[in-house]
Amino acid sequence: MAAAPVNATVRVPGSKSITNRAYVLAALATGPVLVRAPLDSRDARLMLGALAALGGRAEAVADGVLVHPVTPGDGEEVEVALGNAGTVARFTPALAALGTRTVHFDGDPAIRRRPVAPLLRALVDLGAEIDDGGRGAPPFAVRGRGGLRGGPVELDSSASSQFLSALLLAAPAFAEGVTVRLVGDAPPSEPHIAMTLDLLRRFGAAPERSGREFHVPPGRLARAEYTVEPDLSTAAPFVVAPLAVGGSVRVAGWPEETTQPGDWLRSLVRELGGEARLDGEGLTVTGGGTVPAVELDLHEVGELTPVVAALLCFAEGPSLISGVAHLRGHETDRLAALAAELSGLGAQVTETADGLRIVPAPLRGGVFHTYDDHRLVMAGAVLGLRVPGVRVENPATVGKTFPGFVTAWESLFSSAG
Ligand SMILES: O=C(O)C1=C[C@@H](OP(=O)(O)O)[C@@H](O)[C@H](O)C1
Ligand SMILES: C=C(OP(=O)(O)O)C(=O)O
Repeated sequence: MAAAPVNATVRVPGSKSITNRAYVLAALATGPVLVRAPLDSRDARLMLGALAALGGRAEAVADGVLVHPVTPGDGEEVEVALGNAGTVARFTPALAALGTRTVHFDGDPAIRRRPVAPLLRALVDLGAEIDDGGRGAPPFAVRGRGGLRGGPVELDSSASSQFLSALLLAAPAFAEGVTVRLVGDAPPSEPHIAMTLDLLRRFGAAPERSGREFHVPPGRLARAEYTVEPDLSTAAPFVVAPLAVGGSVRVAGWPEETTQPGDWLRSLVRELGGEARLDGEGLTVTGGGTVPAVELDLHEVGELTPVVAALLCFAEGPSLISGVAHLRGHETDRLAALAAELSGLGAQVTETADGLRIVPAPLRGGVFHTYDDHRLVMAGAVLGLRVPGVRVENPATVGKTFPGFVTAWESLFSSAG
């Protein structure tokens, strides 16, 4: 792809994190919920598949998906396919404990390597019966006993914020609700925790937070309909494109207010010398094609790291990304993968204890391997903005969150805006 300036308007699909939270809360609600403009992707379908196994039902309707509550089973054994979806692997075991089925969880080889043990331990402390063969990882089985006591529990959520979100999302259905006291290092991805609290409130729950302690009382959830925002993390490669090659990109439908971590991109654009204007049309980013060197702590917005790391290969000097040791437990070991792939095409990228040091150097074309990781596809695409001959391996793996990514990306180079 050429290093010509871009000029385009793009639409990105619904937020994975909001869609899968809305599906879980809808499945726990007292009546059907219409989830409007949801993401339709591998992770979202896996969530609907999990809810179906748990006795729920979802119908495609004109402007979204109508989700019916999960129902108790009659002691049968079912399987939940996790794929490599962290949200499904972390959010659905608590739901299984509420039912009366024995639910077997397993997925892609990669999900067996992702952390889940602290969550399973907390669920057992709250009254769940779980058989993980001592592995602390999938495959594991949850033997539903028709409900969960809940109550106080300690949780180390430092490897993934999703452990905490999982307990909070299901807590209204626990007999005593939940009081989670965090132990260990701070969880990453604070905006995703705020998103969990926000969605709980919108479905009628009354979560409270005091520092490292979270309380969700038991209660009924209900909501007629909920509209999902566009996914601002999926938007990341489009947002950074004008910084890399100049020009202007508008992301349609960017919300005025949001808990999504991708909203941080607006401040990144400004820090890197670009302009970011938010109005009723969306977010319009304008850049000049130069990228200053920066030091960034991405602990709160870790899922943006692959795209940001690729962008920083074009910087005018060495950059440092810190705060993201937990990315070693994402879809793949993202720190190792980014160091290997960005270095493989000429940059000098090395792992630090909690991030990446990126020393720009002349880049060349070649294969950018993607390790079955959607965000590595997006990182490879960003590199290809300025480097002729970058061939992104298995781009279809981006279907985890954005099946139409390649077409949307190509529109950057053909659209008149
Ligand atoms: O709750 C969520 O929807 C997510 C939380 C984050 O997970 P970690 O805290 O494990 O990084 C994020 O990276 C992931 O893409 C989605
Ligand atoms: C970490 C991610 O996904 P998951 O929901 O599988 O944890 C991600 O999308 O960057």
